[in-house]
Amino acid sequence: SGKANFVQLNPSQPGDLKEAFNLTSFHPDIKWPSSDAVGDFREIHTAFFHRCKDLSLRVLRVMAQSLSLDPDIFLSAHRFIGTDKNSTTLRTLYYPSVKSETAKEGQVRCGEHSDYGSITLLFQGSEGLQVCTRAGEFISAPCIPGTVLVNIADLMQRWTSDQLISVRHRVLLPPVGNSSTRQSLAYFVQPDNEALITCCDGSNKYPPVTGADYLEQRFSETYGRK
Ligand SMILES: O=C(O)CCC(=O)C(=O)O
Ligand SMILES: [Fe+2]
Repeated sequence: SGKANFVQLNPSQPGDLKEAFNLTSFHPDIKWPSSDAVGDFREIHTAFFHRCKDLSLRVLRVMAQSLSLDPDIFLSAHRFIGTDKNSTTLRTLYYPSVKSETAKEGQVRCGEHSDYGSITLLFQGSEGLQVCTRAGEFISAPCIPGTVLVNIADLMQRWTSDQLISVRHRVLLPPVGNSSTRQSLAYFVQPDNEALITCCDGSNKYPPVTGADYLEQRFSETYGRK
């Protein structure tokens, strides 16, 4: 369903300074913004969701090939993107301009976290994203016009028995006196709800888990709800 909300990705910190519209599959009850307010929002959003789906499937195939695995190993667990059997989500993000005097201690635009699913496609309109290196240092991810940033997410790390490592990332506030806003689009690719994710090297380093159970576990840790 679609919902607008204010959430924080690092619950130990004050709320993130952001607005988001989340679109997870296509139910009749999605609360779309009225078309008077934002013209073709629904049509554009829906078309973009499907283009992201196509791109994700291409990326997942190449990733399997790069690990010398069956090219369909990840694809076969992403058959239902865009239906209620899959929780892949398109998040449209707007980070308003910040008055540093009113920001709380420790407040950021997007708290440090890693994404939960298999991969995330990130489209960004400006600089601001920072990613954590293996050495534990945050560095700025460049914003290159016309490109898509692909993040490895936690379930992919688990699936590949830590061969691929999910990336911790965050968005800090702009420097004092800088009133810029930020827009980004994140497409969180999730395996199908019923897909059983088992370490693809047969090691059983992590016990098998379904896409839905894993996501539920992570949501309850982050937002304290089921
Ligand atoms: O706005 C961004 O670039 C990052 C958003 C993000 O990481 C998230 O919502 O999970
Ligand atoms: Fe993220």
